[in-house]
Amino acid sequence: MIYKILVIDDDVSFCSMIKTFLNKKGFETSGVFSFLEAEQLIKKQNFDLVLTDVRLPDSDGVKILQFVKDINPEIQVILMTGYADIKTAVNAMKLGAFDYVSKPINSDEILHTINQALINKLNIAEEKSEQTKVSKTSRNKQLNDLSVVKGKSEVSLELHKYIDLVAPTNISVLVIGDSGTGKENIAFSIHQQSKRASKPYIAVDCGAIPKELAASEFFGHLKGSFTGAINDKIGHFEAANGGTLFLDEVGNLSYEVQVQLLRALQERKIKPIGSSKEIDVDIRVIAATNEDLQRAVREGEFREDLYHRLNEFSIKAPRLSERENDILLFADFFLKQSNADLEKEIIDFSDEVKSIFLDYDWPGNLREMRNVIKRAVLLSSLNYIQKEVLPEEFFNTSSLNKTTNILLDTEDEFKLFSSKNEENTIITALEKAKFNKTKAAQILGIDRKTLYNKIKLYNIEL
Ligand SMILES: Nc1ncnc2c1ncn2[C@@H]1O[C@H](COP(=O)(O)OP(=O)(O)OP(=O)(O)O)[C@@H](O)[C@H]1O
Repeated sequence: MIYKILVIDDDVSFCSMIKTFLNKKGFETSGVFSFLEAEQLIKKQNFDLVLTDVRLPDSDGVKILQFVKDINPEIQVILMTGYADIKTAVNAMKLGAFDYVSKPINSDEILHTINQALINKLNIAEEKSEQTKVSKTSRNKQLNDLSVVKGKSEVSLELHKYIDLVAPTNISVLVIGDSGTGKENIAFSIHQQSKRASKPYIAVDCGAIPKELAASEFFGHLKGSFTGAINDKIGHFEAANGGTLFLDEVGNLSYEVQVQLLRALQERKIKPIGSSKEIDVDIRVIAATNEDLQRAVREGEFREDLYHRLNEFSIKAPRLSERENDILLFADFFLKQSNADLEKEIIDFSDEVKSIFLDYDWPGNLREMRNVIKRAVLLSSLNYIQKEVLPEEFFNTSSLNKTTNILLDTEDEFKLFSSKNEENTIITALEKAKFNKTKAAQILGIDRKTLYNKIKLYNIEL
């Protein structure tokens, strides 16, 4: 679906610049320079969203808002405002504007706000009509399309370049990255941008499947084929037929299941347990891991042939700390998401909190940020998030402590560099992290490069 946006601004070159930018992002746009022109066009055409300057030569953004909402309350309105007009923009939000963005406009911010407004429109449409014409899958697809922050940092641009490149093909993709870096999101984006987008996307958490049930989960079974098989069951392969199968935490599959999976992928056929009939399956596989699969292959824990079958192309999900220029964009996204979830209206983060966010290491990546912000929104009684509602680990002076403390729930604390037994500490952390160096570095609260140097220094064998 192509969304239609009307841009209203009396600055002709600015108006045409915004239009060009939005056209490039896949929106259909019209542009006008006054209230009168806008009035005529809105009466004639259906727009999904109106992006208007607060000050117009013959009127203002609030009038536009009222006019738009009278015609169709579902149309979303975003105001563009200079510093002097923020008060008007805030008032407009009380009257039903979705949001406002400050001039000079930041392209990522405006895109993000537009996407959020369109999600809001979809939600309103769905609430209004039980028989909405948008099917569940295509709605989810649209929602996901809109609810992703792409980011502007170098690593993010590169990430999306790879996604765009590989998505239209049928190549198997292995997404590698630390926990919470957005691997599943990347997998779904690839599916969405592929020719299989209208077909099923089935996500399987390989770590959650017991070995004994794996064959039935992946390939299905017939009623009565084993004790407990009280009904016929369609397996994930059949459910994903024509579409994409996402294998999350693929490193957790047992060796036997790896063999079964490889066979199904090579032969493109499956046989449900208890059935004598083979079923042809056409699926694209995307797998994700936060483990060092190459090491697992070397140590004989993961089959090399399956590894190569899954890893026709690999994509690295960057850590949040590597995406410095995106940190505030993500924070803003999670703030809006939490506002919507918790029915709150927090406007922004205080400058102090923003700078704390920029300095923090984010060992739990996007998932940690989402949780921290949701908690902060819940606890906040003010319009701006203040540092008092952030968890303790944000205020430990050294980044070593920060990272260690946040892992305390699941990991033991390591007092690195404060004692003589540094080498042992590193070895224990590596063992705990199953020799995943990224994870070991996280446990230790140091970066990967430092860990590599220490490994070299102590001649630790891996
Ligand atoms: N580009 C993005 N824009 C907005 N939110 C995102 C983006 N990527 C991930 N998220 C959010 O961050 C959280 C973690 O993402 P996701 O589950 O994809 O990470 P993951 O790497 O698969 O995690 P794990 O390794 O634990 O399985 C989710 O709440 C997800 O919605």
